[in-house]
Amino acid sequence: MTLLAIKPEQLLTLRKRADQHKFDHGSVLVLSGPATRTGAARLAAMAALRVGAGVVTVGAPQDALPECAAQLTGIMLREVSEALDLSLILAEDQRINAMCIGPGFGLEAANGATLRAALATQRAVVLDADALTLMAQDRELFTQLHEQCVLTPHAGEFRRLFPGLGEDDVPFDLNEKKDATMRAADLSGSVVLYKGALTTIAAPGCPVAVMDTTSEPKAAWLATAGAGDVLAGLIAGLLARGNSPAEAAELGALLHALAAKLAGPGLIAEDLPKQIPVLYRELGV
Ligand SMILES: NC(=O)C1=CN([C@@H]2O[C@H](COP(=O)(O)OP(=O)(O)OC[C@H]3O[C@@H](n4cnc5c(N)ncnc54)[C@H](O)[C@@H]3O)[C@@H](O)[C@H]2O)[C@@H](O)CC1
Ligand SMILES: Nc1ncnc2c1ncn2[C@@H]1O[C@H](COP(=O)(O)OP(=O)(O)O)[C@@H](O)[C@H]1O
Repeated sequence: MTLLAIKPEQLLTLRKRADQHKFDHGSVLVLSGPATRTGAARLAAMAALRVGAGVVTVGAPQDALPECAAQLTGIMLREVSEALDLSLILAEDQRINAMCIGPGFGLEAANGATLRAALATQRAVVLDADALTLMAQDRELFTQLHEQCVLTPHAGEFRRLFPGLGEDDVPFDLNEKKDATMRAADLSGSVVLYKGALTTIAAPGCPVAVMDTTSEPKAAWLATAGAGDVLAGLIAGLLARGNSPAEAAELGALLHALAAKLAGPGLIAEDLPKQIPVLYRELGV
């Protein structure tokens, strides 16, 4: 496994000091989809909490609140049924400094409006899964992206969001993927993390970072439903903790791959957040 150029000092920033309280570690809001589709958001929220965000809240539509309440304990819950609910929460709680939108979110027009409201605040946000598909369907929404956004497409989402840049077929070599990622970052004005066994990360105008897990068979167990939702949550948690979008994406990709390596064969998405404490001990955090 080739690691990204993460400096040891960056890992030390993950420590929590005795003079800090929970809000010093940031507050994440993860938006969920409707009842029966809350799992992806809950996975992301758990990852954000495990990576060390001080407070994590799931915002869910009214019909999904009982399901979320039955599953969440350390994670808080608010109703977000429409764009106005989100705007009110974000206006009232300035401590929310990172969001995660997309996992299991939904593709209705109302979801697009909620996404637009989130982008309008210019706060840090990880955009994954359905948020990427919504932007592929509505190019005006795409134009609302800004430098505090981190986009985390898999190959299918990348192709839809950046037509002409993504891989049409395998083989797609690393240089092509790096070039496509760089161009996607420039086009969107955001950090782009293009997922896969070779994950490439670019910020506008910056060199591309590569997370190569092709020589680590255990990382291939990341090919499981929900692994990407966990990555989105890790990055949101790292944003909340004060990392820049590019740092959060790189650090998130590293912790995600190392957690997969620790969990090993048999890994399912739920296992990944549980590996974070083990990993932090190993890394001396
Ligand atoms: N536990 C859960 O509740 C889970 C919910 N999920 C949610 O399910 C919804 C659909 O997400 P999906 O990603 O399954 O579907 P998508 O709607 O993104 O479609 C996947 C399509 O993209 C193509 N594709 C090409 N390259 C791909 C790649 N590298 N990985 C995956 N697909 C690729 C596939 O052929 C497929 O047709 C999202 O809201 C997502 O967040 C998934 O994240 C899985 C786990
Ligand atoms: N063969 C593989 N080797 C290493 N990592 C992989 C492999 N397949 C998938 N991954 C990683 O697993 C995650 C899958 O995310 P994604 O495709 O969004 O799935 P989901 O939507 O089910 O969460 C990504 O971080 C991706 O880089």
